[in-house]
Amino acid sequence: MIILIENANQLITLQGTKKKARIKEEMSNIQIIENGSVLISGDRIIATGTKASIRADYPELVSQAKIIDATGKVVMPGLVDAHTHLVFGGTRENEFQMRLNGATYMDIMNAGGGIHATTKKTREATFEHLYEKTYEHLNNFLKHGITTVESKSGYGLDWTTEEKQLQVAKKLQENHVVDVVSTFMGAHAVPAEYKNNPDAFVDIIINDMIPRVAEGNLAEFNDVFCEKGVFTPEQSRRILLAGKEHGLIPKIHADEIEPYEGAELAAEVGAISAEHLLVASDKGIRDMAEAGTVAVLLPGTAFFLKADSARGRLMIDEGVPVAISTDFNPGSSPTISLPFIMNLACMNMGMTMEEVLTATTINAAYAINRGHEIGSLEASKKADVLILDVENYQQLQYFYGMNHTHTVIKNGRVVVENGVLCSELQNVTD
Ligand SMILES: N=CN[C@@H](CCC(=O)O)C(=O)O
Ligand SMILES: [Zn+2]
Repeated sequence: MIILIENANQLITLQGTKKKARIKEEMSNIQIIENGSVLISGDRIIATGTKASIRADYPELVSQAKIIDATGKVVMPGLVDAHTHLVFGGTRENEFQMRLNGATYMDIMNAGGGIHATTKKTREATFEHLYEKTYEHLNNFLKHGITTVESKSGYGLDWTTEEKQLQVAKKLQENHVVDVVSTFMGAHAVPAEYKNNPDAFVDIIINDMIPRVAEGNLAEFNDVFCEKGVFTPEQSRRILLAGKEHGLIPKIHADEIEPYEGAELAAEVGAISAEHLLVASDKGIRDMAEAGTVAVLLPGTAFFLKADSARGRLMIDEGVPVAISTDFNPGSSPTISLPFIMNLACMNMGMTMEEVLTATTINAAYAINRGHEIGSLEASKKADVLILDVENYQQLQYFYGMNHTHTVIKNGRVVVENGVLCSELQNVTD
């Protein structure tokens, strides 16, 4: 199938020659073409340019193409959500109510709620139930313009359930049009069974779970919640290095609630990304800049936990490549609306609208090792394209809390048209 998108008010390509996540001023350079066109053949982008240049350079392909008229609209790469806890049982609105009444996130977790509550529900849920629920979540992501989603396990904390979560993600990667990129996060919490002997649980992750994840090819990344009362920096280091030995790329939930030298650890172990970073130290930020670690910032979590956001402005100024994600999960950030999170990044972290676009496309793609494939509209990259019903990219942030998605093209196929999902995605299929 050949598709030609034409007449875009603004075509935001995010093209760049550097094969790395963008830093500093590079994050502002979003590369806008007015009256822009994108030519697609099969699942790949053939070219981007002005209407005149594409018609002149590719007359044959253009003559066979289905034309999508983007008059009055903005065209950009499909959004990339680089941090989610996608597969889970149950919901936790009761805890939201408790937090509104003054309880803290960690109080609830230490009393057996939080991650432990979702672990119980996820252990009880059947594979089919989790699959169907997650399929719906992916549809919802797609309707908001997100075409690639990272998915962390970590609501099993035993092998049977961790594997169930990873297998659900794997089956969805095969069956659902949204790309699902898998992260093993057995070290998400210390399960109640090991409360008095957390090191024994760390040993199980290292000696049993990580080898099985690698052997079954069930994940690309290995993540750990390095936080006071969860996993110490030393335990986190052991887990991340063990994963590395098995080919799993380190990621880390770092310095979310209390400073714990998580950013420093990320740089030390060569993590591809450190995530949250609400209370990351100055040194940790400098270390990440030097190591090229992507900061995956989650301003929706800060908003929902009523905490101060990460120092996104400072991180960019210091040379850290920044990505922005939803952290979709049933406790600290139950939203799939990456566009709303983008607005929070502008409002609460001092990021510019251009930086936020970079942070949710090309830099998010680099945070999950996909920068060569997605995140910008460039010849030979995947044809993951978003058409927004706004006149310019500033309106995407200005008209906040709304879904402006008009059309989504995923792998060269129109999957959302006029805001509506294509019919074959509307029923869960295997
Ligand atoms: N902080 C740790 N993990 C998740 C929350 C998980 C949950 O509360 O269920 C996060 O990234 O916010
Ligand atoms: Zn998380």
